[in-house]
Parts: sequence; C-alpha cells; structure tokens
Amino acid sequence: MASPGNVPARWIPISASPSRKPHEEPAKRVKDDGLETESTASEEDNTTSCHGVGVGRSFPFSTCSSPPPPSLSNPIFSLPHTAPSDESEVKMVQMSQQLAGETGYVRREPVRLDFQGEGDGVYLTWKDLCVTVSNAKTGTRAILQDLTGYAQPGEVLAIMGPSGCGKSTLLDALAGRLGSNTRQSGDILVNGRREALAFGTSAYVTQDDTLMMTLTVKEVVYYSAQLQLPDSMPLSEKKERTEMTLREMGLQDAMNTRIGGWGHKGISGGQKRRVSICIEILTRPKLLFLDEPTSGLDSAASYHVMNRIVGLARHHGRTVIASIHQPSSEVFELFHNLCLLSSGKTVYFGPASEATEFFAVNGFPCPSLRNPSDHYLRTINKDFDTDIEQGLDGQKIATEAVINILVQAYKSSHTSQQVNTRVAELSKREGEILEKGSQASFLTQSLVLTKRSFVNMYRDLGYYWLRLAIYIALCLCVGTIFHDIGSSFGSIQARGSMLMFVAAFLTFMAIGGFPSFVEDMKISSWVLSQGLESRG
Ligand SMILES: Nc1ncnc2c1ncn2[C@@H]1O[C@H](COP(=O)(O)OP(=O)(O)OP(=O)(O)O)[C@@H](O)[C@H]1O
Repeated sequence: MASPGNVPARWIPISASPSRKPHEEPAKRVKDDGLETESTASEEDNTTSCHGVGVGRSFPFSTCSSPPPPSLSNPIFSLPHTAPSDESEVKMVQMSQQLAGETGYVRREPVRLDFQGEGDGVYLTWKDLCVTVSNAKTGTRAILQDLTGYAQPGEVLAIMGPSGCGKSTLLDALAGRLGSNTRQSGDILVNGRREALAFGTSAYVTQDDTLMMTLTVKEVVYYSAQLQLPDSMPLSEKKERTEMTLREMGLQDAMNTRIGGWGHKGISGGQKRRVSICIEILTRPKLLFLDEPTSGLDSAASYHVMNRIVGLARHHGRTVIASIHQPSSEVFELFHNLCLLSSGKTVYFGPASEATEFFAVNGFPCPSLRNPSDHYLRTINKDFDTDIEQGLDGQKIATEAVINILVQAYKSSHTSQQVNTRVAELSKREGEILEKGSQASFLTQSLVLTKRSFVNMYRDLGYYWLRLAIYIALCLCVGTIFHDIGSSFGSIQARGSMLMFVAAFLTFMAIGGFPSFVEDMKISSWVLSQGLESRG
C-alpha cells in the first residue's frame, strides 16, 4: 500500500513501515521487563490477505471488508457514547470497533511501586482546570480546557503532547506560577487543601537553564546547597550531598568543568539540563515539577536521568510531574501515569502502560516496531495537517477529527471515570499540611552570594581583568599627558579637562559591566520565579 505522493500515512501502521513485512516475527516475544506480550507483527502477517498487503488492519482508510467486529475484550476503553458528527467520524468509529477485536493488544502490567507509605507525601489533584490567556489583539484564548487528574507519591506522571499543546502551562498552573496575563479556573488541591506550595515542599526545573557561566559544575551545585540547605547541616554534609547528587545525575566526570557560555565553551546542553535538575533535587522536595528534563540528552542519558528521577519517586515517596517531548520506549516504560494533551484537551489520562490499548481500541493501533510515544504524538499532532490530510483512498481526513474522537472516547471511558473517582477520593482526604522547609539564614545567604559574586567577577575576563588593564593604561596615558602641567592659569583649565575626561571614561567603562549585570538579573529573576526569594 503506497502513500499518496511522498506523504507518509501516519495512522496506517502497516504502510508506515513496509520494510517490516518480509520479516517473520515469532508469535510471542519477551519484553525487557520480563512480561510476555503477543507480537502484533505476527498478527499483521495473518491479515495480509486483504489486497495482499495487510490492509485488513489499516484503519481508517481501508476499504476492504473485514469480519464483523467481535465484542470489545476490554471494557475500560469504551467508544464514545456521543454520536459522531460527520460521515468520516462515523466511519472511523465503525472501523475502530473492528480493530478492537483484531489488534489483540495485550495490556502491560502497570509499573509496581516500592513506596508503601499511604499517608506521607504530596497528593496533588486538579479538577476542571481551565487556563485562558488575554491578549489585546487576539482577545481571550483557552490554553487548557477542563483538565482533571492527579499525581501521587511514589509515582511519576508524564505530560506529553505536541509542541504548544499546553504542557508547560499545565505544569505552571499546578505549581502556581502562571503569568499575570492568564486566568485560571477549577480546583487544584494539595493533600485535599487549597494551599500555595511553600519553599522546600516543591521544586520546579524550568525549560531554560539559568546558570553562572564562570563557575564549575560542582561550585554551582555547592553554592546552591549552601543557600538552600539549613545552617544546622554541617558544610561537610552539604558537600557530600552535592557530590552524591552530581553522581546521581551522571556528572562525576564534569564536576570541575566550567558551565561556559558564549565565548567560552563549557559543558554541553544536556549536562546543563542535568545540573539544573541537581540544583532542584538537592533539598529532596516532596513534589517535583520537571519541564522537559531530557531535552538535549541522548537516549542513554535520558534513560539514566529519568531512571534516577523515577527512583526518587519510587523509593522515597516523591511525587513527580514531568513534561516530556520524545521519550524512548525504555523511558516511556518508566512512567506510571500519562497525561496526553492536544490543544489543551485531555486525549488520555491514566496508566502509561494502558495508553497503547486505548489507542488501539479506538482505531489507532501502534505499529509493532514503533515507539508508542512517537505513535501517540504522530496521531494527535495537527500542526502539519496540510501535508498529510490526504488519506490513502483519496479521502480528506483532518487530524482534528481524530483528536475529537479520542477526546470523546476518553471522556466516556472507564479510565476517565476511575480518574474522576480517584480525584474525588483524594480531594476528600485531608493529608499532612506541608510545612515550609528550613534553609540558610539571611547572613549565610549574604555571605555565600557575596563570595559567589566575587568568584564570578574574578573569573570573568571582560568584567574584571580586562577593565583593570584598561584602567592601568588610562592611568599611564593621563599621567604622561598631564605630567608636570605647572600651576599657571592654563594648567587649571588642563586639570578641569583631565577630570572631565576621567569621569566620562569611567562612566563609559561602567557600561562594560552590563552583560554581567544582565546575567545576574537573569539568575535573580529565575530565583524569584522559583518562589525562592529567600534563596538570594
Ligand atoms: N502567558 C502566556 N501568554 C500568551 N500565550 C501563552 C502564555 N502561556 C502560554 N501561552 C500559549 O499557550 C500555548 C501553550 O504553551 P505551552 O508553553 O504550555 O506549550 P508546550 O506544550 O509546553 O509547548 P512546548 O512543548 O513547545 O514547550 C502556546 O501557544 C503559547 O503561546
């Protein structure tokens, strides 16, 4: 089955990877996690009779007649109760019913948790969460629409979706960091209460890394440890925690490398990401928000970083919410729950291990050799619709319709009901009140920041040494020109000129400190945006 022109058929698993056809796959394969799953590839081979190339499963463009749909083997993902609005949607729903019986996807067992402390930790729930943004030109625009979900201790919730779907906005809303031009409605409860997240209870790793270029990796994290951890903790322990955290993030070899920036290459972008994560997990917060923690990392590093984060959640009962763009299948398997968004709407919220079945049952099975997360994103990304809206049978199909089907299917699914029930349960239970964590005293912070600032200036060639050289040169020039000018009336004028020149020169030179000032301002505003004013 060929795609029209050069356009890849995103929703057709078989045609999307024709090279798989000649290969015979065993009927069963054992996955890395030890669970035995049925191979969908072998099923594909059994369905090749229709038009010769397996279109029997190639929903939604297939026109071949398939056997009547068997009843759904799994009632969890029921199809939408609402009537589809147009013909193509009706066709999709019918075909999806066929697929429900044909795909034979076996649900993976959800990831088991080591963490057993029911009472501890942070239970975060949100119900009917909407966020709108007002703009003088475009008016009011909805960014998030009626989102309901939860995050609980010991688990990692992954927020996924196409770029611009609202992942960061959801994280910001949950962390209470939305911008002033946004409006939020709905309930966000922390342990059943409406409360702001205080210092030490939560941490937020932002998308951008704001680090001092002149410091080494170890210094950045160590200064941060001195600012964030309480005075009662001995310095040796702070140093130990710094090194341990750096090792956890695989940065032991880069400890003494400078962060670097323009003009001076230091650590890589992926390493900067890991340094940012280190800074935030130093205090061992109970609730951790991560905005694209693996961007810039290679697949092995992504796996190790996420594995450590999952370990933090699992073994220490932390609640972790991470937005993530393109996890590898190994990384994806680490997640407990998945929140899949498209244009601010929930396409799926539930166990990550069951998302494949949700897509399969609703007509969009994941090809056997494709990473599930890639499949989800390809299915619901409508940004490039003009390129791919031509279906295989010449039918125009918009991704918008696919998204609507999945959104409706999710709303009427058993999973959605379970999520609502769980949210209601968690909202009622009043857990522990989160207490503000202790941190370094004002005096310690002032001393540490002053020291850090001096180290920064001392190492910044342009800021300190270059200017020192220019000042020495100025002194020599001025001294030579105005040497022995005497005490006549003319010399008074010459002295006035000299003072004017020196004052103008110093003012001019002060402008040279602006780049460093801007860097400092960036770091300060980042610290403020973290809600950690007292960190300095
Ligand atoms: N404060 C704001 N003012 C105006 N528009 C905003 C604001 N916050 C978010 N948006 C818009 O909302 C949409 C979602 O943004 P958001 O950053 O949440 O997306 P995202 O899914 O995190 O994207 P990416 O994966 O590319 O980072 C974007 O179109 C963005 O322009």
